[in-house]
Amino acid sequence: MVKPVDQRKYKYWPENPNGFREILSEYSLKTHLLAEIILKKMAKSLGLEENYFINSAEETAPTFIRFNYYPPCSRPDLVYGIKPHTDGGSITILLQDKEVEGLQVLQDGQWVKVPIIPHALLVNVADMVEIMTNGVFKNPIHRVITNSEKQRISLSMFYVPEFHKYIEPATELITESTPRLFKKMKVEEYANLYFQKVSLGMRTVDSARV
Ligand SMILES: O=C(O)CCC(=O)C(=O)O
Ligand SMILES: [Fe+2]
Repeated sequence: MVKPVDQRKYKYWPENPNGFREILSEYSLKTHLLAEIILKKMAKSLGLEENYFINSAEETAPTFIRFNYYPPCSRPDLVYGIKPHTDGGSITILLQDKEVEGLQVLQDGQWVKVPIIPHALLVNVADMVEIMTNGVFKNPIHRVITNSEKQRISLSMFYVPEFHKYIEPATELITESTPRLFKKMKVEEYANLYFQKVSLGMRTVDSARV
């Protein structure tokens, strides 16, 4: 059984913590379904079988949801909200703060602000899709900067393949002109490597190259 939330610790939470939990599980379910719709379209756009990136219905792949809370920080010039990284799963669905910006994407060597579109969901390609598509879909490097006056909150849902599976570039995408870029790896092995590398500020996909 899930222990009820101690509201004294979370004075900013909605009055009804169960309602809050229900909203979160609904968000998790809906973004998971959305991720699957997008992943199916991505597979079809590459001429792959529709379910190429999808966990089978009988399997119970975990859905990873993370609340990111960035308190105001007096030295945004010195402190990141999240340092530059790529996401480790297949794709990420992100709900940004509807008022406070902070997310930036690295584009041609420049950090570009991601604009706020209230209530819009942002879809981010992550490492495992870059590997499975042999680099056709790229995982953007992104970071979050802090704000000296305002707090910021975001909610990330990471769609991740089952840990016991293996990922590798689809054979259909390996050709003479587009040779295999990544080796075959167990999802679990990749995930463990990801957490080691990301803490050192390194790109994990580089360790999966052939
Ligand atoms: O807070 C954000 O806007 C981005 C969060 C993020 O990059 C992540 O959770 O991996
Ligand atoms: Fe991220």
